[in-house]
Amino acid sequence: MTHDRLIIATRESRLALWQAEHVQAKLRALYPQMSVELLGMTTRGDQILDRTLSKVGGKGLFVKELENALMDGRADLAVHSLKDVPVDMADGFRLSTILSREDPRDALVSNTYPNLAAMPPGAVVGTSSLRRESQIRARFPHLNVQPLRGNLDTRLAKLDRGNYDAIVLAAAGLSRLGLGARIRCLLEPEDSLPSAGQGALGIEIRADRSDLQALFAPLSDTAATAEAIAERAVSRALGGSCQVPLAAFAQADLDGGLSLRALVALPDGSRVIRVARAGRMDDAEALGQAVADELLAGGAAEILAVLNAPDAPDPHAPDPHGE
Ligand SMILES: NCc1[nH]cc(CCC(=O)O)c1CC(=O)O
Repeated sequence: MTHDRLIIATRESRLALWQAEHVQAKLRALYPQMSVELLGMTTRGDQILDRTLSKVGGKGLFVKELENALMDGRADLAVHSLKDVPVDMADGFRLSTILSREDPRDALVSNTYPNLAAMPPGAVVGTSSLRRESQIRARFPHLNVQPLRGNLDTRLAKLDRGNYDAIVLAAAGLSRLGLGARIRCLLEPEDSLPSAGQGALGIEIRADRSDLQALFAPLSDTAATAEAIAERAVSRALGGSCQVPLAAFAQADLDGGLSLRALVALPDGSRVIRVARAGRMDDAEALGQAVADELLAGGAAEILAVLNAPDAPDPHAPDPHGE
């Protein structure tokens, strides 16, 4: 099949537009004859910013409208921050391509403190990610972790207004928006193990568009793909709920090896179950599954049972934006 024209469906936040434009530029460079355009859309997730998104549909809310555009042919592909893509894709869709990964670490932004260790008892750290919250509480129990919502610019504005002493964000999002200078320090994986897919971009297509799969193949990054497969296998095996503090971080090496670290925690940081294992890039899914099994056997099953119980306390309305 030949392609004269490709349409990229995208949300209209600054981060989403940057990501779509990044893929647009790569496709234009690969296929100079082709017209590659963006179709900007507002999703339900963008509209409902003041309510508990996990209750009205979770991460899927941000992709539904884009998927409708793919389904009825208004667009050919959608570009996502991989960590926002649900581990189980909606029927009829698939991730075709995972692009090279930027810095996967979390970053501390503060107008006062150079790092978390320098913050005094009671200092306020903003994050709405249960994954970040539980790890900060475990390592720095004297800090006061408070919810923080909104897109990147909104969150930085709240910090600058003095509502927080520091906030934690993904380094990749900040650098994509030209805000890398605001990073005071990067959090090492020992202090804040990243979320599955953090820092990577994924292209979503309709499952029947194998023509596009082939067309995008040159954009695919082998290491990032293996890492994402392993990390997402952990999330999938553990239920992928955004009510559960869960981190999964894989690193491929040049010899085809793949190391994977993952953790499941209680939101208050009083329990953190950690597993690390090494495997092979070409067996990434199995490595993720093995790590998930080891987590479950090591105490994660109890944590999941507590957090997924029907009467579990809602920690503070976790925000898919928070990841
Ligand atoms: N839902 C928010 C979101 N989705 C992707 C990123 C950052 C970029 C990335 O991790 O790829 C962020 C912001 C954040 O977590 O601070």
